[in-house]
Amino acid sequence: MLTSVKFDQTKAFKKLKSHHKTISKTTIKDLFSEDQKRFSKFSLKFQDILLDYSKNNINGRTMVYLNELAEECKLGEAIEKMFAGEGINATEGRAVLHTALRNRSNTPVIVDGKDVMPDVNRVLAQMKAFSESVRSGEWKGYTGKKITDIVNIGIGGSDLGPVMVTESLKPYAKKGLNVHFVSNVDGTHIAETLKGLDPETSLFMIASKTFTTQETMANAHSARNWFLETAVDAEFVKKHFVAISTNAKGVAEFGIDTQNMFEFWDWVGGRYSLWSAIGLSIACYIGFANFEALLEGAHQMDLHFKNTPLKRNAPVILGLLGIWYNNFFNAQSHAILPYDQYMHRFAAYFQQGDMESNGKSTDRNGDEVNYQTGPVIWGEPGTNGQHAFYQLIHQGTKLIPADFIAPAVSQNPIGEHHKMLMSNFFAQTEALMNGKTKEEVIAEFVKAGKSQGDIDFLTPFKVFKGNRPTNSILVKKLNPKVLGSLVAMYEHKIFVQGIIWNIFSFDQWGVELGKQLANKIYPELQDDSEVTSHDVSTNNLINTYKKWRK
Ligand SMILES: O=P(O)(O)OC[C@H]1O[C@@H](O)[C@@H](O)[C@@H](O)[C@@H]1O
Repeated sequence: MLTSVKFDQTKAFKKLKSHHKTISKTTIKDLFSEDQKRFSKFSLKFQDILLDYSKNNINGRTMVYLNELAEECKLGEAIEKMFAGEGINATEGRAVLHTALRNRSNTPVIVDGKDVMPDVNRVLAQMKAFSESVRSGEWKGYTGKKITDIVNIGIGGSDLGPVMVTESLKPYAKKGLNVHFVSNVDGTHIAETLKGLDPETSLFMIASKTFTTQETMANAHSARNWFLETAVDAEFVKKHFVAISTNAKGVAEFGIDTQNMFEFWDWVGGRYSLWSAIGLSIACYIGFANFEALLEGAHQMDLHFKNTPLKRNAPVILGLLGIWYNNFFNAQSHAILPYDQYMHRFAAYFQQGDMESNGKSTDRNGDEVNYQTGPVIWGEPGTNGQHAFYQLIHQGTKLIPADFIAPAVSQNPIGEHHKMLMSNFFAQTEALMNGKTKEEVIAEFVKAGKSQGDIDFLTPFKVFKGNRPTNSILVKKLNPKVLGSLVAMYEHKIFVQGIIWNIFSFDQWGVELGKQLANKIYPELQDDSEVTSHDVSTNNLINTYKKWRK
């Protein structure tokens, strides 16, 4: 069991509250001029990752108090409990062991008296053999052709991880083997995906922890119908459908050979499952050795998280900084801004990872919290974001702490592109911190020969207050190992915050209500009779839909 500590009643919380008043009177820019050693104090290198968190509204004292907060909230103890396989996901009665999936040291991890590592290694070996046979062409479709297209059918945690990783690591993909992802129950998703595919050379991976999720089951059945339109014989389903699930019974009922079922376990949360068999599409696409490198990178970050003192611990620092803005500066959201086109789904991935984990308002005692918990996570790759929403980050009324992520080495070193991209990456955090003063604006106008009238009118609009906090995460190159470390770093950041906010980060009861109501409404949509069982708004929406669909 995790120790429950009332976050807002800790001594450190009170210290941070009054410290916030002091630090609010200064700016990040001033903090830099006061302390020449700021970069070395507030940055750290982890292998090929440089985390620079010096452009934040913090000084040495802030970090001391934040660390005291972590200690008072028993973060160290919680980290140990997670790695040790204790049932810290108490509301579901489960351990939280995505770290065991990438435990490359292979040290025993005991759950309910049993070491889980032999099972983890068995499934990894199965994934290796399967991915190698698909990639080599040894695995044949029902007409003897090799597989050219993999379609992963899953949603939420059974979709977003493989989507994000296969996109991020596209340069490592095998030529001639494509991956597709179908998640939405909107028939358009499967229809558009199937349009370009040949049933003889397509392999469907039905990825669902529960194997009951409505969207996934609907898409899986439609895919099977499409396949059988050509293949006819249901026996051939075995050669073109595999399953990734914890539900062997459901898989067999669907007609998938349980030989081709890749197992995982209830101690793997959906949004932490890309390291499990859910990563099968990744292993096929980038090859098993690269998948292992991804696991290795995550494992290295796990070891760092587990063994490094809190004040030099990257996920802990990121988590604490997030709390600093969320609970003391009242920031409502956090932006993740990768300057790497391949990482275009990274923010979307952590939208689920973070918001499904920490979007909670009941603390671990069952009491309603009276402080803010998880922020809204959002973001798009730079430089596209710059031409869209950065205006608001620079000059809007909301404080938006942001992580800027970029690789030093481009996978596509064409002409001057990467230097241009990187100049934007560096410029943005500098601009967000420094802003532009009235004096600077006027000086620029004068130099450009503007009239006094124009200067008087335009100056207020051109001033940037600055003092916008950012983290810069510079990586050497976005390879599988580095990506593994990055993802694990963010996962652990979420853990840190959940512990300190005293909430349960590994359940997701909030997604249930909508599912339940949809299941109630679905039968009501079967005929054209008028619906009266809901509130007037819902009744009218349903009845108009019924009228219009005719
Ligand atoms: O993998 P399955 O069981 O299909 O679940 C898919 C997704 O369902 C949602 O409702 C959430 O609970 C997610 O965390 C989960 O990843």
